Amino acid sequence: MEDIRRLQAEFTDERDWNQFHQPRNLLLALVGEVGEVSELFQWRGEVAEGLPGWTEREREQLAHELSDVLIYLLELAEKCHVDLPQAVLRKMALNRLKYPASKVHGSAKKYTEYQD
Ligand SMILES: Nc1ccn([C@H]2C[C@H](O)[C@@H](COP(=O)(O)OP(=O)(O)OP(=O)(O)O)O2)c(=O)n1
Repeated sequence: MEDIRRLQAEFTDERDWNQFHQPRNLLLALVGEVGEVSELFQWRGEVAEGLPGWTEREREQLAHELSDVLIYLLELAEKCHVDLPQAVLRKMALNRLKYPASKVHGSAKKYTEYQD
């Protein structure tokens, strides 16, 4: 994650693009790229793991769009002064507490639907 963040910082510095990369713009760019990922899935119905039937070109396009999402996400976090690698670990620990395996095994219900 840190390597990707650093490479994108170099990319924007080299082009004097930090002037355009404020948090709101990065968020809009991120959402736009999520839209491009969605476009690849739209009208296909359910898609199984591994994307059976997808061409190599479609798979490569998906890899590109997912990469764009990650690049903008990491830069957005940086410009918001969020240490994303650390934050993700903290959040995953919280998720484990919120969804104990013994309690939720095999169920996709949201935590608010579980009564003690
Ligand atoms: N102002 C910009 C423009 C681009 N990029 C970088 C980050 C993304 O990884 C990628 C996005 O490029 P495009 O906006 O050209 O989007 P796509 O690559 O998805 O092209 P297209 O929209 O034609 O599919 O380039 C960036 O950091 N800042």
